[in-house]
Amino acid sequence: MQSAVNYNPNNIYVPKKGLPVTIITGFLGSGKTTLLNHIIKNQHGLKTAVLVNEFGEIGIDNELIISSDGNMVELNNGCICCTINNDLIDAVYKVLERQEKIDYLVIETTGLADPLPVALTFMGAELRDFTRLDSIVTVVDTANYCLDLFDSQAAHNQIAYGDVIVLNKVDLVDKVYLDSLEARIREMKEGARILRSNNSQVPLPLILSVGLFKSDQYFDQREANNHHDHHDHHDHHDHLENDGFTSISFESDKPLSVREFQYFLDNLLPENIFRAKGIIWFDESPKRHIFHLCGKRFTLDDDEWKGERKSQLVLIGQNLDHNNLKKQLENCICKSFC
Ligand SMILES: Nc1nc2c(ncn2[C@@H]2O[C@H](COP(=O)(O)OP(=O)(O)OP(=O)(O)O)[C@@H](O)[C@H]2O)c(=O)[nH]1
Repeated sequence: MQSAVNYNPNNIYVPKKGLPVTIITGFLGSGKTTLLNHIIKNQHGLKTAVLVNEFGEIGIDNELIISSDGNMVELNNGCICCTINNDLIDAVYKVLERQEKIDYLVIETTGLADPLPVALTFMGAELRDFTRLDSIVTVVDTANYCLDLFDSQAAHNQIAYGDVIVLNKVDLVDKVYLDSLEARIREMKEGARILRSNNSQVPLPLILSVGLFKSDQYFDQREANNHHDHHDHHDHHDHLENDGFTSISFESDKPLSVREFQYFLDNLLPENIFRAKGIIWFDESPKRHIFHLCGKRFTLDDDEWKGERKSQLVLIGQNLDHNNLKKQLENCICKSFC
């Protein structure tokens, strides 16, 4: 396997130091899970382990990530945005300890996480001898690029620390806008490899095993972070949660009514919900429906049920009225099942 080996002068292939790791970051709904699925489908001949961190109590990504032989999905619902979070270290150890050899590790952070502490975790004493951070890939939703709006260090860092920046959803924007966005991003992150994509379909050799992560640029940051940790445990300093982002999880083993749900979307959904995703069982349909909302746009796709039918929905936004929204979603449950 080419990617994880070094060529030495004695003509012997020796493993490079550690498991190669790529971090996928990017704002809510930008196309990270779509990219992860693209990787899982197309990393032929490699055993790729996947760690996913989600914002929200119920893990919808669990349902959305394809899982095929040789790939492993480890869900970690804790917060990996903090350096001191041991869940990430434990999850990586679990991957390293697997009997079956894993060739590559891909980590998807939440859309609200600052990727820097995640990257720094791989340079800490626990992991640096066993892993090798290959690249940070940032997915940008070009149709909903609103960094100015969020005015957040975490959203800024997602771009600033991206070794590869994927301008995704090019089908939804015109070329002139795309060119201006690319110029802006280039200013924020000089020298980044910038790719454009539809449905995160980027050539994998341009994002994986690229060796673009340069650890020496981060040593100062690590020092700063270590210093910070000693003084202030569990301060999610640049965390977007601080900007009022919260999530609401809704789950039911009963079907929803299409009409009620449509009414909820058309009339009740507040402007400050930025992202929603879910698996929905509608009384009127034998299909499993996958719901996504990113910014103002929503999609509802058909799929087949494999396990038990159920409805699961996560709403993410700023300053949400949790009780009211939960009540409104309860009202969408098909009346004959109540
Ligand atoms: N039109 C269009 N939709 C896309 C594209 N890429 C992804 N999507 C859709 O955007 C929605 C969100 O995609 P995800 O891959 O779930 O985004 P994410 O970044 O993982 O989302 P979070 O984990 O919630 O932050 C889904 O409905 C995707 O099908 C694209 O290039 N064009």
